[in-house]
Amino acid sequence: EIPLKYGANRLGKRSDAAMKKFRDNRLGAFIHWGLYAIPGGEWNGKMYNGAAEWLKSWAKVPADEWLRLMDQWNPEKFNAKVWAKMARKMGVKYVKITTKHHEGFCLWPSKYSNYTVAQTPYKKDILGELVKAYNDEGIDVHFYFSVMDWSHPDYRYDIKSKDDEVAFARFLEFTDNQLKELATRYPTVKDFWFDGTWDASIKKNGWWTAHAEQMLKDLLPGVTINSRLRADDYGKRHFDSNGHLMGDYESGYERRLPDPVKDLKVTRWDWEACMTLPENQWGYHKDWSLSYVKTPLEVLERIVHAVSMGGNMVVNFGPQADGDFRREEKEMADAIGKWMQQYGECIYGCDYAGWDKQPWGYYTHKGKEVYMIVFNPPYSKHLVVKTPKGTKILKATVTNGKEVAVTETARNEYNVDMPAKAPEGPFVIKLQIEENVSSADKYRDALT
Ligand SMILES: C[C@@H]1N[C@@H](C(=O)NCc2ccccc2)[C@H](O)[C@@H]1O
Repeated sequence: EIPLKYGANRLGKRSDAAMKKFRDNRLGAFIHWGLYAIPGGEWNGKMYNGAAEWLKSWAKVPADEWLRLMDQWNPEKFNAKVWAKMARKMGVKYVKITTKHHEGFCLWPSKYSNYTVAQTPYKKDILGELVKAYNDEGIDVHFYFSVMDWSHPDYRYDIKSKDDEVAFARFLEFTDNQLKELATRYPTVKDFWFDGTWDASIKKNGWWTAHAEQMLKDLLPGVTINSRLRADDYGKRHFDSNGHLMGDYESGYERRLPDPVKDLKVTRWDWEACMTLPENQWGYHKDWSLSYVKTPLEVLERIVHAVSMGGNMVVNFGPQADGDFRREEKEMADAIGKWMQQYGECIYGCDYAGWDKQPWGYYTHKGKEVYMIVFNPPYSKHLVVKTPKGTKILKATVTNGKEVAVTETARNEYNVDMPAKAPEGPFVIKLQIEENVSSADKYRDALT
């Protein structure tokens, strides 16, 4: 292995209680809320179809002009308690909030910046209100933090001169100050999800990324940090030059998921995916007709797919400038919540089952049970299940407790019957299993 000063601090998954809670939570929500919600993808009468939170970039708006949007920041419909109730009804166990996105506007009254809620007509500490409201509903709060900051004169995309070096050193100190401020003002925060860390300037300062992780862990024992923050001695990101995951969980699955057959390597580490409802809108965009918007069923399948491969899924919401949510997002939260209410036991605290993927859907695993989440019921009315060597299925029950027949069809192969009255949408069959069963079987492999 290559000796590294700023590579992975640990091999393998974290096994402490805080990481177990992160993992067992499984389903989270993202909140992308900032000045970008005001223009909602439109600038000077022109609609841009790129990500709305990047509008400053698409429309080439100078920072001082963009930040004047602060004069209009006054979300009169904002009610943190209403947001927290919506999250609880959706069945999310944690919410990741954009404390500061690339634009540099802070949802908390940072004393290190003039671009914060304190300098807007709203004045109050939005982040503080949200942390309290979510925590009061038993929901963990995670902080999204963009290192890249378009409002700060010392930010650099690359380090090409001594001047760049001096300016960027000031910028990293500013960033440290904001991170310490967030960790001390909001000590119930459970995770920092770093973004905007892909530029050469960060890759050339791998030391700082290791320092930032350690600084937060010293301030908040148990806090989790995403892999996207980290760059090693050679600028390698997420995984160091020896191929070891840095940070506590892999965070590269943004608007994409690992293949359930070809990418089983991801089950070796913790990971968290995040997704948008349109093809690529995190912040509020006024025109969602510009790209395909996923249905609740398509969102649900992504949630189950992630958990079936030992990952978390974070579903994004981009609140309106007035502090209310658009109809599509309220309906999504409601639909997912209804399903989680009935079938959440196959998600919360569940992990990769290690069984061969079948066309009818996904497996998750918890304790002595394996869950079958059926998305594609077969014409045969039998769900084919292949168990690992030495594993037998003892019983199969649908969520309402009714048993369905299980017929052994070959060595480690079974037909699990579809319930007589197949539920309307995706449903769950719970399998009671027995492992490490050694029995001479009656099957004989063909001679070919
Ligand atoms: C979680 C997402 N990551 C941020 C991001 O910059 N992603 C890369 C990207 C680059 C260009 C256009 C859209 C997205 C997006 O703005 C979201 O915050």
